[in-house]
Amino acid sequence: MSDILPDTSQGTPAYVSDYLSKLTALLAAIDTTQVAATVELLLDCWQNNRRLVFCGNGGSGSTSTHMVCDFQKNIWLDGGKPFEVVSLTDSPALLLAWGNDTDFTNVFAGQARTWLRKDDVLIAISGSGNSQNVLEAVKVAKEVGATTVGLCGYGGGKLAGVSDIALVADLRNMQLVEDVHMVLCHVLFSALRDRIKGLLAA
Ligand SMILES: O=C(CO)[C@@H](O)[C@H](O)[C@H](O)[C@H](O)COP(=O)(O)O
Repeated sequence: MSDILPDTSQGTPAYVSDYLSKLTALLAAIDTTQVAATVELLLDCWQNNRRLVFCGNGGSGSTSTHMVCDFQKNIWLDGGKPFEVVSLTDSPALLLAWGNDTDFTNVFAGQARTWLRKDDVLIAISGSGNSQNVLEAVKVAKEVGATTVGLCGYGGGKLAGVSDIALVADLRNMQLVEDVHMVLCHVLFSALRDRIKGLLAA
């Protein structure tokens, strides 16, 4: 055996199996009817030239940025018409200016007022479900008549209560909640992609 590779002869460490079994249980508990409803919403959004907007803090901010790559680029590469997908996390200058000139709770809401229109979709991601800047973005979405999907954890928090559709990873563990949200985003993207491919092939 190599000197640098770890000795795995003792089998899977308990911390690995414990983490993975919690992740599996969280995923199994997701309300799949709400996932399916979100896929239909996203298909309608793309078909009717609406915008899809993401926001979130920290790890959820990275998920938001990641999803712009998946939804915007891949649907175009598959031959679909452009899907206007943006993340409110992607301009550090704008985030800093909104925070500095007004208040940090406005960093997403300020931008949401620019991007969101009636019948657009906002996917708001918050592990705690209680980040005020995310909740303010949802408030703007409601004002303009956009539909909101909340990806929440920790019992859902306030975000679950104010979102049109709430997908909740119900555990007080930020890493596991963020993992579930990433999987859910990939499920949503993969399902949408398949639906669009089917339409393009018909
Ligand atoms: O724990 C992590 C990353 O795993 C942090 O980066 C986490 O995302 C940040 O604390 C966020 O500010 C949490 O905000 P939220 O998801 O509860 O809205």
